[in-house]
Amino acid sequence: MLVIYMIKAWQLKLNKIIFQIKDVTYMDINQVLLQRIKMPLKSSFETSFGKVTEKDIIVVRVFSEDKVGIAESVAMPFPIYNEETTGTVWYMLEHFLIPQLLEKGVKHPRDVFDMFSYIRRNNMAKAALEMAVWDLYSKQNGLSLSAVLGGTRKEIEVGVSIGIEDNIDDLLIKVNHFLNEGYKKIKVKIKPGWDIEPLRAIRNKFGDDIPLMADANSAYTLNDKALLKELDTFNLMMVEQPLAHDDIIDHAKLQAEMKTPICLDESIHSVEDARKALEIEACKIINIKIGRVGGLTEAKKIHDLCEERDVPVWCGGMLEAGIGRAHNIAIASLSNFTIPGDTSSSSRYFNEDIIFPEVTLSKPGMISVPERPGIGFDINNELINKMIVNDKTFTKATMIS
Ligand SMILES: O=C(O)CCC(=O)C1=CC=C[C@@H](O)[C@@H]1C(=O)O
Ligand SMILES: [Mg+2]
Repeated sequence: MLVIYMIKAWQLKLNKIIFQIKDVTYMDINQVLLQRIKMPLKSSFETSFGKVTEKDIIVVRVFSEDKVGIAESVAMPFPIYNEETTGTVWYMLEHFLIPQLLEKGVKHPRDVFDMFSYIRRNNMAKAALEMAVWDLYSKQNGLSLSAVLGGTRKEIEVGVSIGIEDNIDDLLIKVNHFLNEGYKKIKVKIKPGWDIEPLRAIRNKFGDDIPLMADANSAYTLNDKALLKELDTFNLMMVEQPLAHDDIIDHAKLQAEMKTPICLDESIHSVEDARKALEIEACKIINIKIGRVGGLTEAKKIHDLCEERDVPVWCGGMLEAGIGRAHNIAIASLSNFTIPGDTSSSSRYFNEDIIFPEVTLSKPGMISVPERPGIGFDINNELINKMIVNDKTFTKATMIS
C-alpha cells in the first residue's frame, strides 16, 4: 500500500516537473504557412464607412514537430475600419513578424506580444500570428483554448449585427428573422440619415423589451449631440462608438450628458487605452476584438482590467470565418464577458464555412464552448484550397540562413 502511495506521489511530482519544464522550454515553432483566401459573403454588409461583399482572409498556421496552431487575420481589404488591410497584414507577417518568431522562438504565447511590442500598431497582423501560437500551445498541452485562457463558461450568449439596409421594411424582416433564431442582442448599424427612424421602427414593431443596440462606427461628432441624446428615448443596451475612431475626450463629454451607456470599439487598441478611457469615463462598456488589440494576451488584459473595475465587456466581430469565430468563442468564455457578443453562427455570413463542424447555436442565442484541445474545430482544407489566391511557406532554416 505504502509503495503504491509513494509511486503515485512520485508520478504527481514528475507530472508537475514535466509541466514546468514545458513552460520554460521553447515551443519549437519551425514553420509558418500563410494562405490568402477570398470567401464570398451570402449578402453584402454595409456600415457607415462602406460595404463589404467578400471576406479577404489570411489563414495562418504555425507548425511544431507534431502539432499545428491556426488563426485567421481580421483586417478588411481596405483601410477604413482601421489603418490595416489584408495586404498590409501579409506584408508585416512576411517581412517582420514571421522572421522574428522563427528566429527567436517563444516559450509561451504571452511572449509573442512582448516580442512584437517594439513595432508600432499593426495589431491585426500581430494578432493573426499570436492567436495561432496560442492555439498551438493549447494543443501541445492537450487543453482547450478556452481553458488555457482561463475561460469558465461552457456556453456563451450571442447576438447578431445587422448592417445598414436599403429600407426600413428590409431591416424589420431581418430583425424578425434573427429574433426568431433566438439571438440575445440585436445590433443595428446607424449613420446620419439612418438612425432615429430605423430605431423607432424597430421599437414600434418589436416593443421596448427586445435587447437592442446601435453601432455608429464613428459617424457623428459633438455637433450631433442633440440627435445622439435623442437615442436615450429608445432604451438601448448601448450606443457603440458614436464619435471619432481616435477619440476618448469627446466621448467622455457625451457620456456625461447621455443616459444610454457608450461602448467603445475603434478607440481601444490596448489595455492602456482602456485604462485611460475608463479613468475619464468615456464609456461604460468595452467591445473587445482580439485583432484590434493585437491578440489574445492583450484581449485578456483588457478583460481583467474591466472585471476589476466592474465594467462589462463583450466580444466584437469582424465578419470572421470559422477559425476566427472559434477564437472569439474561446475568449468570450471568460467570466466578465457578460454581454452577448457579435459571434453569430457560421450561416449568418457564409454558405459554407472553413471549419467542421460549422458554428451553430446550441440552443437559442447560445453557442457551446468546445472542450477539445486548441480551438476545438477541424479545418475544411478542401474548401480553403478552392479559395486560395496566394500562399507562402516560411521555415526556420530559410529564415535564419
Ligand atoms: O458579425 C460581426 O462579425 C460583427 C460585424 C460588425 O458589426 C462589424 C464588423 C467590422 C467592422 C464594423 O463594420 C463592425 C463593428 O464595428 O463592430
Ligand atoms: Mg463596432
